[in-house]
Amino acid sequence: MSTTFEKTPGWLDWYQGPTKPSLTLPVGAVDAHCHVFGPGDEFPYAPERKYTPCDASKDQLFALRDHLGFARNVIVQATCHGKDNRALVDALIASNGKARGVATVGVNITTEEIQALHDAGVRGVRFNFVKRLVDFMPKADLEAIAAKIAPFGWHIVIYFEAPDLPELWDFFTNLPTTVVVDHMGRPDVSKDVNGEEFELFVKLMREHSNIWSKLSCPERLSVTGPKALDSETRPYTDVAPFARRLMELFPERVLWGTDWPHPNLKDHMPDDGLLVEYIAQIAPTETERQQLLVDNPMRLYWPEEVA
Ligand SMILES: O=C(O)c1cc(C(=O)O)oc(=O)c1
Repeated sequence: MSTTFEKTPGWLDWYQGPTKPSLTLPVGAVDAHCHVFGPGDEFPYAPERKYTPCDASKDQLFALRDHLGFARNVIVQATCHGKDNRALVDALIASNGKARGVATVGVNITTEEIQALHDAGVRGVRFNFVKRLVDFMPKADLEAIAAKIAPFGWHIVIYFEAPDLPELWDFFTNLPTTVVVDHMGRPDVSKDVNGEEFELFVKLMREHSNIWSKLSCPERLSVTGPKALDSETRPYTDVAPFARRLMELFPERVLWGTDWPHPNLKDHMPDDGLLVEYIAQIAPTETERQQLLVDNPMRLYWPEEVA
């Protein structure tokens, strides 16, 4: 563990010894949203970070991948590393082609630097609009970044909270690439799945065929639980209808990821094995799981392998 950095008070470390899921994942399944943290001694956390995590190394991520039955990872740059993508790039290279990445970059990034990230396996950039995680970049800078990465065939991952969607709508819908929304745009799941708030998100996807969504993070969104702990077989039943609705409406534009090592959870740390069981609630058929876990992420991250 890092000696240089002290974790944010109240930090919850990732779950040790996750159960082996009883749900068998399709061959070639991709965990399309996970992170590495440091280790801080090797890859220091960014000075501008809003939290200091526990370490969560690439080897620990790869061990989890194998244990849960995934074949590949998409590693998303965590905000605690800012625009310093070294830990991400190190993990991508060490994965031997089994991981691709989403980076965070600044407006001054050069074509050569984008090419170097591409060669390491990066296929997208992340734009973050969650105030507790980042200081916002000006929209003009984000548009300039979008224009620079688009020729590489990259996509843009956006992270925001549902109340902010109306104000961000025009910006999102004018982006020139495929756009992937993190965690279903963070709906308030105590509201109606067919109500005004989530309807706006459904409209965003319905009207814009370049917009995809990750059906991830029930553990962040759940209000009622039950939690993925203590042998629970149907965790996060309040979140499932939201993910289920997107799976049914947009089967070719949804992704799923563990979100390991689950930054900033305050309430509980899920057993990742039980989190995998949750997939059966949102994608009950084998055909759906094939789309969610294999066909869709492969088309986005490993297109050269898709016939
Ligand atoms: O909700 C969060 O706290 C969170 C944070 C990060 C990050 O710090 O990158 O990534 C996520 O996917 C979710």
